[in-house]
Amino acid sequence: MVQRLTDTEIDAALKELAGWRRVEGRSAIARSFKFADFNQAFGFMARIALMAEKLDHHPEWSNVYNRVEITLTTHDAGGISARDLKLARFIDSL
Ligand SMILES: C[C@H](O)[C@H](O)[C@H]1CNC2=NC(N)=NC(=O)C2=N1
Repeated sequence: MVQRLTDTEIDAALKELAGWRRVEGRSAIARSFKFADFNQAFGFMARIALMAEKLDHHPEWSNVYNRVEITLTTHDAGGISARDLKLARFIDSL
């Protein structure tokens, strides 16, 4: 069973995950992305989708044209876990 991280651990991790923020009122992190067009945005999502399947860890997300909103949390842990940080780091590497 994956462990949820403590507030201190999350705050420390967010210092190196620039652009990610904690979601008000729930234990999750989120980041907004904006691309040149839909093609760029959807290509980005496709790459994340392949990694999400590999990790068995899936984002909550939405897309409107060139914008992608991503929220990460670990349902199995009832909060933010190391899996969310791993996926966030992968997303930032794209
Ligand atoms: C049954 C399945 O392995 C689980 O539901 C996985 C799938 N993807 C998941 N994704 C996320 N973000 N959190 C989870 O707890 C989670 N659990």
